[in-house]
Amino acid sequence: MVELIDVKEYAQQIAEAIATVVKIDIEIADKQLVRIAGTGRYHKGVGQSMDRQGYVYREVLRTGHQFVIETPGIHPLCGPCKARGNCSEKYEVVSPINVDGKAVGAIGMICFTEAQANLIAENQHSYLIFLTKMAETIALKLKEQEFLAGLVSANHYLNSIIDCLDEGLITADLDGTILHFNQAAQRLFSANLLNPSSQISSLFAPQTVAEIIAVGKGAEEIVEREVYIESKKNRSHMLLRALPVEDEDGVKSIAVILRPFDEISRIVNRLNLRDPGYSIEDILGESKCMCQIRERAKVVAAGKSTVLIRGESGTGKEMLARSIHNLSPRHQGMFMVINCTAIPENLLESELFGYEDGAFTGARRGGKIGKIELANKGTIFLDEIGDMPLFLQAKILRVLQERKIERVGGITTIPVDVRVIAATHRNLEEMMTKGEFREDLYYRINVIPMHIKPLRERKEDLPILYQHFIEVYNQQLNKKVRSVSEGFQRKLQEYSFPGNVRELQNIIEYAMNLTEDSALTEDHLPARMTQEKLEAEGSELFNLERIERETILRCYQATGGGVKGKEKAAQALGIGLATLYRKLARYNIE
Ligand SMILES: Nc1ncnc2c1ncn2[C@@H]1O[C@H](COP(=O)(O)OP(=O)(O)OP(=O)(O)O)[C@@H](O)[C@H]1O
Repeated sequence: MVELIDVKEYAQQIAEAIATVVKIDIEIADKQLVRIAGTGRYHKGVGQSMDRQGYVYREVLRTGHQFVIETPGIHPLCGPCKARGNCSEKYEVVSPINVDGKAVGAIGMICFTEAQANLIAENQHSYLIFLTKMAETIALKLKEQEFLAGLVSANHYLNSIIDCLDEGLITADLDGTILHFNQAAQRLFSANLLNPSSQISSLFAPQTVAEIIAVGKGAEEIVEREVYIESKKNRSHMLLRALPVEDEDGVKSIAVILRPFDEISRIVNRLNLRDPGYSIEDILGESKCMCQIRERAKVVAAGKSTVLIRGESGTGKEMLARSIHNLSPRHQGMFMVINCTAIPENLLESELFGYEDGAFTGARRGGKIGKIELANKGTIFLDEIGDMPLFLQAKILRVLQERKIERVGGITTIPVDVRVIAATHRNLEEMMTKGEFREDLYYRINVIPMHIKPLRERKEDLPILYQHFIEVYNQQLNKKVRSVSEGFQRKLQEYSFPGNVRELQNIIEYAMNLTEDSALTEDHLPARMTQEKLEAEGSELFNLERIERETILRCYQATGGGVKGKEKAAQALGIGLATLYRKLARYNIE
């Protein structure tokens, strides 16, 4: 709140102006009865308290109304005054200085001669109006001061907010002269480059500057442009955005926003909805294999070496890779999944390595950052690495060996700090012998091998897994399943789970959708699980016969036929000659 004392110079000027014109002394006091301004014999007392003599002022401040005192020193108001009966003042007119209906001070005309007193008395009305107007002028000044103080404080507040931002913010006029910048921007550049009258051309490369200036002239805003900012201390990798700033008369300046590249990667990672934030403890299973995997994951997470996870589809390879990343010191960085099968071969290279402006027809303006670069300081998960084309295998090998990448169409190498976790269900050793997988890459990625067994080879994990999925779907489907029947358990134990844990999860989801009570039974299982057994039984029976027929046929052909050949065959097969004849007849072998 602005006080009268804050405009004391102005109040003194007003007092002197009035006194010069009307030839009567003026005295102005604030609401604490401190003399703020004064002329003539009161000039000396400016700044002093009027507490012991300003009884008329006190009254005006109390009531908020004008007061005219024709008999100073005698009037009842002057009762407590030390000059009572002996007052040198002859006549006094005092007006309140009202701001928003409240008296914040008072201004008075004080006559010390009879002539002055008579003059005011005769023209009292005019003098009162004049004094009121002067009081209003001072009140207006106070309001203006208050408004300015509000602006200054709002400006200060906005600046503090802008300074809180991690993003560097620079504004420039349409010619590129810098108008304003925040502390984050200040930290990025050397002080001699960034100051209130410098040019943006001293901060960025000529092409970037031209594009920024164009934004002010109606060109499209720059959404994301990578820039490197060199200062004496370091080199910062930033993403630049430039947009026009409009006021009511149109675009008057340009705002340039600079965000740390690493920070963006981290945010993308945090917001990546696909990231379920797995921890090692989420990998369920009591089998020896799963216990060992959890223990091993905890140890390998701390390092930087490449991990190769083998296992059939749906065994939890990606889950394991995410858990290793989340447990590792690089968990703040990105976990970037690249499914080498899912991305078309011709796009895989640019997806992985990014490309420069104009690298190929249809390439996006400004180029594109590749996934490996985005995963800087994080982990890259190369899923189905066995499906990676040979020419890219060579490039990935270079990343692993040199920790550098080159964008498509680029000429410079960019250092990257990524940990690679690869996964495959394919037989890489066999692929190597056929020349489909590079031997050198194989040894580079197979530094820490981890193998997740198929679910059919660790059936002891079934109960904990299905209990877990029942809980998940109780929540998701709002069910209250508490138990599973013996038949249900038996069928799960008998089933071979070609789709592994993913398939188990689907089976439980299916059953949970079917059930209406608190237990799951074999009736809730998908048909394929009951059929599989029958088919398996049928084919087993058939297989035995088929195998027997084929074995006898091969042996019979090998021994040359005829009586002698049949004797040799019976001997080799470990059966009697008669039995052989019977079987030859049964299997219709001539
Ligand atoms: N041990 C486990 N504990 C809990 N859930 C698991 C486990 N293993 C796998 N899952 C679940 O099974 C599903 C498949 O897992 P994930 O995608 O990691 O398998 P994958 O081996 O990478 O499969 P693909 O090779 O087909 O990509 C996921 O929903 C995962 O949560």
